[in-house]
Amino acid sequence: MIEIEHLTRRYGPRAVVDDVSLTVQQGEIVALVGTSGSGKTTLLRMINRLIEPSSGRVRIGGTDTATLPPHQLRRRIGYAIQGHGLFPHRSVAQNIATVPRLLGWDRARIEARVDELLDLFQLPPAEFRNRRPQELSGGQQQRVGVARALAARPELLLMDEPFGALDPVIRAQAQQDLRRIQRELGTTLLLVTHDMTEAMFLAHRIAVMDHGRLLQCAPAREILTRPASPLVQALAGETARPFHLLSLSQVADLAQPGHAEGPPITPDTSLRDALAQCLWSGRDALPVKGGGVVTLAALRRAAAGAVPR
Ligand SMILES: Nc1ncnc2c1ncn2[C@@H]1O[C@H](COP(=O)(O)OP(=O)(O)OP(=O)(O)O)[C@@H](O)[C@H]1O
Repeated sequence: MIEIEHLTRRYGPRAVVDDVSLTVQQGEIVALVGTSGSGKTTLLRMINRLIEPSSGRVRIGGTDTATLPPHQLRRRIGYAIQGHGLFPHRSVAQNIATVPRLLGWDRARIEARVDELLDLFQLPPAEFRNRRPQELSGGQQQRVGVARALAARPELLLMDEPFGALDPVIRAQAQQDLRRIQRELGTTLLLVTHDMTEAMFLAHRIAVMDHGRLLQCAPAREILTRPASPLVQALAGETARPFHLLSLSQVADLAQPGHAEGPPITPDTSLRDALAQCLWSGRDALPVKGGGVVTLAALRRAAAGAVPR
C-alpha cells in the first residue's frame, strides 16, 4: 500500500504539486491524468525520490520513504518511462538484470528471472536474450523496459507515459500485456497517461490533476457519471463519454436470452466494440458465442449510463 500524505513540491513560491493526499491499495492500478503541467510527473517522481518533496510524506508498506537512502528505495520501486531508457550497449538480458545485479542476486537466479520475464512478455529468451536494444522494434523495447522495471519483483511499479510512443495496434497489445502481467504478479501500479481511454482500460481508479491539485480520484464510471467539477468532466471527454462507458463493460454483462442472425460475438468483447459491430453490420442484435444476444437497444441504455447487470 502507498500512502501519500499532503505531498507538496514548490519551485520558488509556486507549488507544482500542492497538498496531494492519495492512498493506493496493494495490487491496485491508479492512473494519473490531467492537464499538461499539472504536476503528474512531479508527483510520480516524488514517490521514488527522483524529486524530493518540499513537504508531506510518502509511506510504502508503512515505511516512511524519507527514512530510506534514495538508492535503496529505488531498488524496491520499478520505474518505466516513455522511450524505455534502455542501456544501448547492454544486451536485453543485461538490461533486465540491472536491479537484481545491484541487489547481489546470484547468477543462476538472475538468469532464471530474466528468462521468466522474457517468457512473460512473449519474447522467446533464446531469440531475445542476447540482442541489443537497437535490434528490437519499439514495442519490443518497451516490453523490455517494463520487464526491467519488474525484474526484482518490486512491490510498486511507477510508469510515466510508457506507451506514448507506440502505434495504436502495438499500444493496445502493450496495454493488454500490462493488465495480464499486473494481475499475475499483483503489483501495485501508478501510471501517468494522457490517454483517457488507456486510463479507463487499465486503472481501477483514475486520479485527475490540475495545477498541482488532485481534483478527484475515483473509478472510471464515477469520473464519467459524477465528475467532481466541470474540468474533470471536460478532461474525461464529454463527447466520448458514451463510448468510454461502453468500454468499461463486456458483452457478457449485457447478454440476454434470444436469437440473432450473423456471426457471433465473444462474451469478453467490450460493449464499445459490440456497438461498432452493430452499426457496421446494420444489425439490431448480435448473437453471443455460447448463447443469448446483445441488442442495440440495450447497448444504447448502457451508453447513456445505465449500469449493466
Ligand atoms: N525543475 C523545475 N523547476 C521549475 N519548474 C518546474 C521544474 N520541473 C517542473 N516544473 C514545472 O512544474 C509543473 C509540473 O510539471 P510536471 O512535469 O510534473 O507536469 P505534468 O503534469 O507531468 O506535465 P505533462 O503532462 O505536460 O508531462 C510544470 O509547470 C513545470 O514547468
